[in-house]
Amino acid sequence: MRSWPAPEISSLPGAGLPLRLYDTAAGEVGETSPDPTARMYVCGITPYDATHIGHANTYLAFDLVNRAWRDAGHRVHYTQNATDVDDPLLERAELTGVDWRVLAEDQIELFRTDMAALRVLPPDDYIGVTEVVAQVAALIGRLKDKGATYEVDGDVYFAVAASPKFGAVSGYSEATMLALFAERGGDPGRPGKRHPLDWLLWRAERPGEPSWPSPFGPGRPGWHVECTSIALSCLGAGFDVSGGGTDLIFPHHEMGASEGHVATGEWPFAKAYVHAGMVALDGEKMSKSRGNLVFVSRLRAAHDPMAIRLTLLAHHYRAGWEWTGDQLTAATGRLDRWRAAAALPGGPDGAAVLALVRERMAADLDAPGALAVVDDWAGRALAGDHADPGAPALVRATVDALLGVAL
Ligand SMILES: Nc1ncnc2c1ncn2[C@@H]1O[C@H](COS(=O)(=O)NC(=O)[C@@H](N)CS)[C@@H](O)[C@H]1O
Ligand SMILES: [Zn+2]
Repeated sequence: MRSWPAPEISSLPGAGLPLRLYDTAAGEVGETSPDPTARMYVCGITPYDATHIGHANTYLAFDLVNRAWRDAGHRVHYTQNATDVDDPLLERAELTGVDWRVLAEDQIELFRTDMAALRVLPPDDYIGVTEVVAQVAALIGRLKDKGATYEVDGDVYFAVAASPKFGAVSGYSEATMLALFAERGGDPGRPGKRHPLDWLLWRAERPGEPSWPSPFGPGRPGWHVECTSIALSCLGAGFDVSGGGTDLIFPHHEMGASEGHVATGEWPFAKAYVHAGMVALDGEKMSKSRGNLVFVSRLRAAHDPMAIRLTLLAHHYRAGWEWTGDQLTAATGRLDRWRAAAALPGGPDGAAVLALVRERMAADLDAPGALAVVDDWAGRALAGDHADPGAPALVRATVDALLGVAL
């Protein structure tokens, strides 16, 4: 699938510091040490109810990773999927009387438009599951050849007992796993399974459901294996970052890592598992199932997308937080102040701003800290400190390249 147009990235003098990120599997911040081309897989949307602020918060986090790696001198190979066939999508299509393919296409186009407006750098590979079903089936075949699968009434399951590393990503207890698995699309109680945590790799065709041919009969892929297959085919095992919101830690990223490990024999599947915090509204996680959604496209009708971006940047990417309209008002004020300061004939030392913003972003993406650095510079510039005539241009370039905000 087509991704979206890439925004320009201002060039900056010098280079950024090695990026440090919190790795869920390690339970601590560690230094990413990518090759000259860093490799990142970020789970894409299930295309309905796009693009809500929760989605945007997560994709912005990995946009900051992308920008920090580029500033540190790396190229970035960025892969993202779209789960354009899956139970919740089919249910929504049924509910709204829209053909599921049309719903997916419309929502993916809205997502592209929102991402471009927020100046999120596009992935190099933007792949819909329906484009790669045969490839996914081939991966399931590899898992079958390794003896890691079995069938229940025609559906193909991954046997959790076949994965020596299961649990290494989340570190959750079995009780937590069982609860989250049931909540997030799993079927722990299905009769005929060997273990409650065994998960679906291939769902045999049901009447009225889309299906594709496969060596195990007509049907469609399970959720986790689609991402494993696309990450392996585009990036290869041992890629640098597997990204998503914290609700993907388990079962999605845990089970995907087990599939990748058993299929390739290599560990880790991803060197770091990086997760963005949940955005809430009225005390509840913003989610499709709850319907408490604030949409980027609606906000864009009345607000500068850069103010929306700054609202998100004001929170640390790992912090869960609550969306309130006054935050957007505050961000609009910040954007106006930054733009006024960047339009002045000079300001306080610009090189210091670049160095401090680089240091903040390399420290597990401390965007709030970076915003404070620019706030301080803008405040002093607007108060009449115009010592460095080159500062406004350098600050503008810094804010663009590292924070993605166009002044
Ligand atoms: N309220 C929220 N706050 C932060 N991130 C969220 C929120 N809701 C969803 N996300 C993140 O947005 C991304 C897309 O979510 S999604 O549309 O439900 N799609 C999926 O999770 C799958 N298609 C991944 S393969 C995921 O990384 C998810 O963790
Ligand atoms: Zn995924």
